[in-house]
Amino acid sequence: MASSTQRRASDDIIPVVDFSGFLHGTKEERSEVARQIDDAFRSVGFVYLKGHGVESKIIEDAFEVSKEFFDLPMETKMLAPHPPGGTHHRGYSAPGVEKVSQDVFGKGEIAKLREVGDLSLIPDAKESYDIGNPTDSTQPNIWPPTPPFPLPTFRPKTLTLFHSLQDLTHQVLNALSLSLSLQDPTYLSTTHKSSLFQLRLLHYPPIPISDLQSGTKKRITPHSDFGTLTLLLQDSAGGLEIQDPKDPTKWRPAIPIPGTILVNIGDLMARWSNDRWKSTIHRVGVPDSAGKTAEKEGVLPGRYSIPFFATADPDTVIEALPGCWDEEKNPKKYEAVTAWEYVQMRMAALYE
Ligand SMILES: O=C(O)CCC(=O)C(=O)O
Ligand SMILES: [Fe+2]
Repeated sequence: MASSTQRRASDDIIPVVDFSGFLHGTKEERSEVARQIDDAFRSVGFVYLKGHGVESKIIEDAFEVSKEFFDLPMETKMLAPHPPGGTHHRGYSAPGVEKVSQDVFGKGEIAKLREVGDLSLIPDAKESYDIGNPTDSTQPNIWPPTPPFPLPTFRPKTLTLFHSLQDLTHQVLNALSLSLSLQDPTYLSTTHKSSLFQLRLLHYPPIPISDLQSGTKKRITPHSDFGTLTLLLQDSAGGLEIQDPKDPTKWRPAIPIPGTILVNIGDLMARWSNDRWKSTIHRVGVPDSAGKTAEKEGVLPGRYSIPFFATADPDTVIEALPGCWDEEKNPKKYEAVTAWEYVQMRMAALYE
């Protein structure tokens, strides 16, 4: 495992894998990289990819326009509002608008919040802007009208990143197909052919550390991701942590490592792999480094991140993949569902 000078050995549970060997290597090198990624997803559910092939300029440009966007006055950002409800995930959501979306909260807690009438009472101290594939007619993008929207490069720059991360997602899916020796080495990529993915610009505004430490506010509450794979770009602020699958009482920092993209397994892929690959709980809070500095009593600077959520095409049948089960020792744990049915099940559980 490669390591960075900023990483502490004891916390160092997310492997770094050089993906260039998969993109450009020999057959043997491709297999070896696929094996390393499989290994990381089996043990931790997360992996840092370096040598991922996404141009750094494309990433820098996206962070730049993201910052320019969130710096705009609220009324300008509200030119592209995220529609209410949970079915059309596009456009701008102001801080505190997004509701708790996880069953990690006990039913009792959710019920209590319902009594007071509003799940959004658990504040998430973040604002976001969601972008989908321009070919996705079920959830059309919501762009602010130009004029008066003052950022002409916002759309091209974010869409360029969308397409680069889309390509990388398909390559990671190919690596996973290879790791399972699937008969069709493009099988997983083919089940994502519509690329109904979601690029999310996230901004966590500056916040008093005491608010996070007392729990009155959260940057992002503990959750697992919903879909198949998530790719994550983060700035240098830090604060992302993952629950240690070997010791759930421990949170391990997923620090920003320059030049890498963090990739993790979502719930749908965990189910599809019969839990061979882990969908690991993660959260964003106070970075480790802040506890040791003068910032402790003060205000945590803002943070920007860009997750990219992948999911399978709605008609895909999600049933234990070959290589992830056997009749005797490791039977199928879950009944077959389509990706569409799975989303409906998750939604129903949320609103039951
Ligand atoms: O902002 C981050 O680093 C993580 C975001 C995340 O986990 C999510 O949006 O699902
Ligand atoms: Fe997440």
